Amino acid sequence: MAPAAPVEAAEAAGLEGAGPAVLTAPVAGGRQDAAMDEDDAAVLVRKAYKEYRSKSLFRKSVGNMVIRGLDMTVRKGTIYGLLGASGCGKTTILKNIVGQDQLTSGEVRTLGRTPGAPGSGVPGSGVGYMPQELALYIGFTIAETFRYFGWLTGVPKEELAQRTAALLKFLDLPPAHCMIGQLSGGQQRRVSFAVALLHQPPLLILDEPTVGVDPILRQRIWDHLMDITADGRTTVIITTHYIEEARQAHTLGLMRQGVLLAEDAPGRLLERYRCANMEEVFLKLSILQARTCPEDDEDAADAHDGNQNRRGSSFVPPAAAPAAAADAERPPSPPAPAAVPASRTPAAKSASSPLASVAFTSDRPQAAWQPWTVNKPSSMSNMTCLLWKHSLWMWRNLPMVAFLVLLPVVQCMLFGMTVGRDPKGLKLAVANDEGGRCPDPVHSRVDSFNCTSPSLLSCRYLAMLKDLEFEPVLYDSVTAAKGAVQKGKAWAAVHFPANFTDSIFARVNDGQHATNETLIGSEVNVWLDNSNSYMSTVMQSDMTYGTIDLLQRTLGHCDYNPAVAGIPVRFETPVYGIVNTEFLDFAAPGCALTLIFFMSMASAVGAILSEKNEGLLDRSLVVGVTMREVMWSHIVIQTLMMILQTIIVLVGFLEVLKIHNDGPLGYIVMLCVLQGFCGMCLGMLVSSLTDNDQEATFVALGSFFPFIVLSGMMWPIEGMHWSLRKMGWALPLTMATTSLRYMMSRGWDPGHAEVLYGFLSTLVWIAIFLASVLFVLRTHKR
Ligand SMILES: Nc1ncnc2c1ncn2[C@@H]1O[C@H](COP(=O)(O)OP(=O)(O)OP(=O)(O)O)[C@@H](O)[C@H]1O
Repeated sequence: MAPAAPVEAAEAAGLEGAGPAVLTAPVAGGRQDAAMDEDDAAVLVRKAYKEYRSKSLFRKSVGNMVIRGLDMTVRKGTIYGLLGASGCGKTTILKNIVGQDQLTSGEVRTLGRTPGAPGSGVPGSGVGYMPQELALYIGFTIAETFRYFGWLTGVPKEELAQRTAALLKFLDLPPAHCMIGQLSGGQQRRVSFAVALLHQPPLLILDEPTVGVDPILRQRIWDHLMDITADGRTTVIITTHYIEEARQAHTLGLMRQGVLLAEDAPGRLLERYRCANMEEVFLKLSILQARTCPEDDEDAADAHDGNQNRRGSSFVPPAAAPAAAADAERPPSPPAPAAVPASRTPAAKSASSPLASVAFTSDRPQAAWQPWTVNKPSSMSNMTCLLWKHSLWMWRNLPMVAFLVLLPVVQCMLFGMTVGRDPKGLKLAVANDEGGRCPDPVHSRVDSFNCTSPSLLSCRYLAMLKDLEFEPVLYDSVTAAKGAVQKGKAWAAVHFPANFTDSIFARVNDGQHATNETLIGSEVNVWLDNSNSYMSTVMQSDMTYGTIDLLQRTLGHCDYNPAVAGIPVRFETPVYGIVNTEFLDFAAPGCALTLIFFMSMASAVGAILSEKNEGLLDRSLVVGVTMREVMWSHIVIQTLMMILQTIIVLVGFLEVLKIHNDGPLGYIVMLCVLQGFCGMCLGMLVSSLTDNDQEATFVALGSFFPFIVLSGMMWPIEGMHWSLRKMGWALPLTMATTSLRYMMSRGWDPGHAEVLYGFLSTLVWIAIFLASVLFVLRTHKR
């Protein structure tokens, strides 16, 4: 069946009062005011479509068409009320008008130019935007908030105090030294409104400014809006859920499901649709839209067919109807000024435009539009302002900043006290068949050894184990000692044969003639609990080298050649490093760089995301700050912070933990700072690709462990599976870790290729991250 003609549809819907005006009103795709000169429009939207598509790393990209072919015309020097139920796309279209977002297709012209075009003043001082959310930093005072936005919009310093005082009085706000966070919700929204007014922009965009505002103050706000539009200085676009207060606007745009149902003066809308109030007008238009495009929605038809009481449920009824009352009391409007050309009057349009019945008009007078000049502060001024804001933010969050600065101290201490030290106090179950319990170990030392009547070597061995910080516990038999290991009471069972001391001397004296019995009798038997490889390695190493040392000292004491007890390998003075090098020396360079890299990354992500989440970032962008300025200002502050953290980490490692270092300190500091910068750039990239802390945490967690294990910090990269080795070298931390290790342990400088590569790879990664950030900022607009 062919779709019903609009007139039939209207009649079928019971729209007796709709008349021919409704019949010609487009219900989708809005209308074009063809006759209107573009110069008369402060804002023009044509054939606008907007589809939201998630660009988050972690969300499936599902399209949501929010604006569907919307046309909108806002005449200069007027108040334009944009009305519509929650979710119909009002905020979305406003964001496109202020240049905060970009349409999927269609055109927006704000103050005669495309938002964002050079010299357009939008985003910038051409527009005052009050978003729906607070978008102010709650840790600032009202005065600091005004100073911040006044600075960015070029309000002269000498005028700022005067304007601040006037706005506080006008909006009934508490004193300027009050913190935003300590104000009530309504007061906070009024501060937000004041911020939009502060620089007296030619275009004011207010997203529900009167929510939670006292009726009297609400009327004062409307009066003020009428004042500033009356002299033609300012154009206002306002959204509100209080449908009746919107009658005070010159023009109303009734929006539903991403399109404008009608756009006209409130009085004319009421007259045309023969309705008593705007809610009825809206309902009629909604029903018509639902009938004409039933696939779009059935809500309106349901509302009409069913319960009439549900009418306009998305709007708040006019509580005390202050607006209507005020309207009635207001003196009659003065005649329209001559500045509105006759050709653009409603009557003229009726004759010329096929859309005449809904053509742009106003039943309020408009004054001549005042030209304005773009007042754009320099980039340097913006940067200074942002740096001032970041510093103030840090000052207000001093405990958190102190935590970030002191965190490296704690981490260094933790690292030094937990990693790389040999385990102490390991219990050994000892069965000594040589002589039962030994005397006090002090008397069993080698220097008190009597070679003519040797005391028991096994007792000296036990004393040696105590010196190595083992805890020998004597058991009556080998079986009992092994049983202790099986029960987890000891890490090893140690057995000394009955004639251990004699057998040792016989083994040395008999040399090649020593019997098997002598050889076996001179051996200490050890049964290890090998369930912990590191413990086993420590025990094997300590007992082997401890035995050699004990025997060499014993034999030397008794005029034997101590070398007889040695093994035929001599480790000379090391070419690089120290004799008793520890795991700590190996792990420290990688650990220091990892700390610096990830702390810088975390600080950058935290700073940018907190600004993003508070909405302050978007608001700063609307008043003309560029994302590059924001990024660079963060880079400056974060770099200072990172240098401080780097110094703390290096002092902790080199001076407190006394990690061995033979390297050139200047290059070491330079590499650490570059790594911190690299981490910061990665943090910027992560915060520009993610929307919230949760996503950023996933990225940080996801990258942390692979970076650590693949960078060779924990284990030599040469020991990795071959397939991962190449990938490991390609990561930002790997070459830098090797480079720092060579500098510290070998004393090399960047004249050695292995050290130079660490610097070069870090610089390459910085360039990659920065380029990616700039690319994302350019292309990743929502
Ligand atoms: N960044 C975004 N990504 C995806 N969808 C979005 C985004 N912003 C808004 N939307 C969706 O677009 C639709 C219109 O949202 P919008 O905020 O423009 O509505 P609105 O008319 O201003 O509503 P309200 O009066 O409640 O503020 C909603 O369905 C919303 O979920």
